[in-house]
Amino acid sequence: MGKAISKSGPVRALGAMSGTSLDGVDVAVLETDGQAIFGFGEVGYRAYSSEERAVLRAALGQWSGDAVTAAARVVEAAHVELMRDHLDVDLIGFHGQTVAHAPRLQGTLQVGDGSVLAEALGRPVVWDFRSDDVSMGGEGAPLAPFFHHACAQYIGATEPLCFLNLGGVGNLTYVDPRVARPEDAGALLAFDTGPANAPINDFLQARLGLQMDEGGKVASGGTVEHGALELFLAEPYFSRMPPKSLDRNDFPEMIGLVSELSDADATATLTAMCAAAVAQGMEHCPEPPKRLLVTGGGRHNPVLMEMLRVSLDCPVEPVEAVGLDGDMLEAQAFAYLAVRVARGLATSAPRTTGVRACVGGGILTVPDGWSMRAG
Ligand SMILES: Nc1ncnc2c1ncn2[C@@H]1O[C@H](COP(=O)(O)OP(=O)(O)OP(=O)(O)O)[C@@H](O)[C@H]1O
Ligand SMILES: CC(=O)N[C@H]1[C@@H]2OC[C@@H](O2)[C@@H](O)[C@@H]1O[C@H](C)C(=O)O
Repeated sequence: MGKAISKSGPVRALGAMSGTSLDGVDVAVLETDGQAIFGFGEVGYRAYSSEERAVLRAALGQWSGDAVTAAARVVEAAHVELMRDHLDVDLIGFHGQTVAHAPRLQGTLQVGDGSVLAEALGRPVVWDFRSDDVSMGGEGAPLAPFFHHACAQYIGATEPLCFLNLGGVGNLTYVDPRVARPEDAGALLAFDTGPANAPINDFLQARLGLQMDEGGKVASGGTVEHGALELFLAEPYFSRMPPKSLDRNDFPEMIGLVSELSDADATATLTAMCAAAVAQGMEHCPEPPKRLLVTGGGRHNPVLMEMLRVSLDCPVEPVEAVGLDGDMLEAQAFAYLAVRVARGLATSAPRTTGVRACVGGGILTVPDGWSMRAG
């Protein structure tokens, strides 16, 4: 008899995220029934080599063709290599790598074929999480908010709070934990705040050959150029009502705004742009949140964290303050969402992506010998 995916009770899912900063693949195990979090399991990371990263970068902004195919093969191979060591699970949630995102125009594209993973790893795989949401009028992003709601319940929050992810792009989730289910009115509001680490990385790569502003060292020696900051904040995106989402390279003129500045001043200004976009976004919260919990690589940048603290009225802390793992929250989110998709539960709602009605987005590919257990 083949193996079966159960339809109720907690299962172990392995989530995987390859984020917009193109640094590598994160995987994390989560125990969940698709609603509550029952526990967190092992985590893993595999960096992309510089050759692999160049292949991914070459595909950015493209919807088809050889560059996209080559990127997909890199993504699949990296995931299979990493996931082979983490297979004590019932199900896999595979986000893939976003190479293009224009939900109102061509759609959204995450490369990497989940059926390749299902075949190679012998586990059911949920993938292509964003397309259904886009076809139902949504932004296709952000998708972590339903998981943020579960995290708020898990940590016992009783008042509204925000989660802020500072990856290549920034995204904010307002959670009211007093509303029991994430799909119910008032539970969530979510959107991308603006560019976060991607422009800092891209600028420092071009100017100094650095991959990032480690510890905020470059920015800490600089002064923010307020004229450039104001020009940036005049972008119509910031006054648009949420939900709304961004592609990694949606603000190409940002680097131009700082190109005449010194390395330190330019980095400080790009860092301030990220923080100011968050502060502007926070004004959309339906109620002032009690705290802002920061996840993603940007929480390791003390200059960015301090800029957020001075511009916001609530405490700003890394998610570690409540016992969560800020390097793995997105991978855990896709483990959580995979279980929801496999069980027919929604993964986005009108107030998280702008989708017309709650939708559970994703493809479930079941390898040979597996089936769904009824009930
Ligand atoms: N010690 C550090 N100091 C400063 N910045 C850091 C540090 N560690 C990570 N970062 C920044 O965080 C980035 C990685 O963040 P993260 O892994 O959350 O991004 P991602 O998941 O790829 O992006 P996204 O969430 O947009 O998909 C790095 O590229 C770097 O810019
Ligand atoms: C299209 C896409 O891949 N968007 C990512 C990106 O990275 C951060 C931000 O922009 C967020 O909207 C999203 O990722 C997270 C995991 C999300 O969907 O919640």
